[in-house]
Amino acid sequence: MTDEQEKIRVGVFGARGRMGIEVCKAVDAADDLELVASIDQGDSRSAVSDAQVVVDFTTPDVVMDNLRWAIEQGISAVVGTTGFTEERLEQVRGWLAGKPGIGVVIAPNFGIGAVLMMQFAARAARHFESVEIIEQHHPRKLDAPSGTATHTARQIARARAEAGLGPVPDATKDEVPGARGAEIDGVRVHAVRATGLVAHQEVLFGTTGETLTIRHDSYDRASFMPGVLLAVRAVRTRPGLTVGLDPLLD
Ligand SMILES: NC(=O)c1ccc[n+]([C@@H]2O[C@H](COP(=O)([O-])OP(=O)(O)OC[C@H]3O[C@@H](n4cnc5c(N)ncnc54)[C@H](O)[C@@H]3O)[C@@H](O)[C@H]2O)c1
Ligand SMILES: O=C(O)C1=N[C@H](C(=O)O)CCC1
Repeated sequence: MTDEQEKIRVGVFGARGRMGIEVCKAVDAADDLELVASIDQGDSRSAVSDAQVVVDFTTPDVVMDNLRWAIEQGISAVVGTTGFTEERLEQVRGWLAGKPGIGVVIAPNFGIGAVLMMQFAARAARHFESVEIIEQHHPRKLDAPSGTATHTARQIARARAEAGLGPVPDATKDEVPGARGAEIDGVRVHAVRATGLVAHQEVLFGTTGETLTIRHDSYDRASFMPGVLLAVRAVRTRPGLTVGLDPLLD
C-alpha cells in the first residue's frame, strides 16, 4: 500500500464475541484497513457511522436490523452471521434496490477450505445416489443445523435436480424422532455438538460399491480471517448482494 492510498474504514458488530474479537485483531493487523468502531450488544451504532464497511458476526435475531441500518447509512457490509433464508436474502435485495454504491457480502462460511469443500460437494453430487451431511461444532453454537450445512444441502439438492436424480434412497423408519437427522431439500443433515470442536463438516456420498467423504475442519477461528478480509476489501466494488465467497475467489 502506498502513502497516498486511503485505508478502508471498518466497523465491527459483535466485537466482543468469539468471531468479532478475531475480526478486530485481523483488521487492526492489516496495513490497508483501519478499525474505526467495534461495538457489541448495548453499544450505540452511531459509533459505526464513519465506517465504509461493517462486518457483522452477531446473532440471527439482530443481524437483519444491523444490516438494514448499515444500508440506510450508505455503509457496505460483510456478514458472517447465520440464519439467512431465501426470504431474508430477498429482503436485503429490496433494501439495496436504488442504492447503487453499496455492496453486501453474506457468506455462511469464510473459510477458504470450507468454500472449496462446498464446491467439491456440489460437483460430486450428481454422481452419487446417496448423500448425508454431518456438521460438528462447539457446544456454544446457538443454531442447528449450521449455515454451512444448510447452504451445502441446498447446493447438493440443486445439482441432483439438474442431473435428474430422484430422492435419496432410504427405507428406514424413524423409531425415535430425529434419529435420521433433519432434512433440507431432501438431504439429511446431522448436527453434532462437542466441547473441543470449532467448526467441521463431512459430506458423505454413496453409490454401488463405493463411498466418497469430503471433509473440512476449522481448528481455529483464524481460519475464517483471510476470507473475511478478502470480502472487506472487495465489497465496495461489488454493488448489490453477493451470497457466498465463491465469486470473490474466481
Ligand atoms: N460465516 C462464517 O464463516 C462464520 C464463522 C463463525 C461463526 N459464524 C456465525 O457468526 C455468528 C457469531 O458467532 P460467534 O461464535 O462469534 O458468536 P458469539 O455469541 O461469540 O458472538 C456474538 C456477539 O454478538 C453480540 N451481539 C448481540 N447482539 C448484538 C447487537 N445488537 N449489536 C452488536 N453486537 C451484538 C453478542 O453480545 C456477542 O458478543 C453466528 O451466527 C455464527 O454461526 C459464521
Ligand atoms: O461457530 C459457528 O457458529 C460457525 N458458524 C457458521 C455456520 O453456522 O456454518 C460457520 C462455521 C462456524
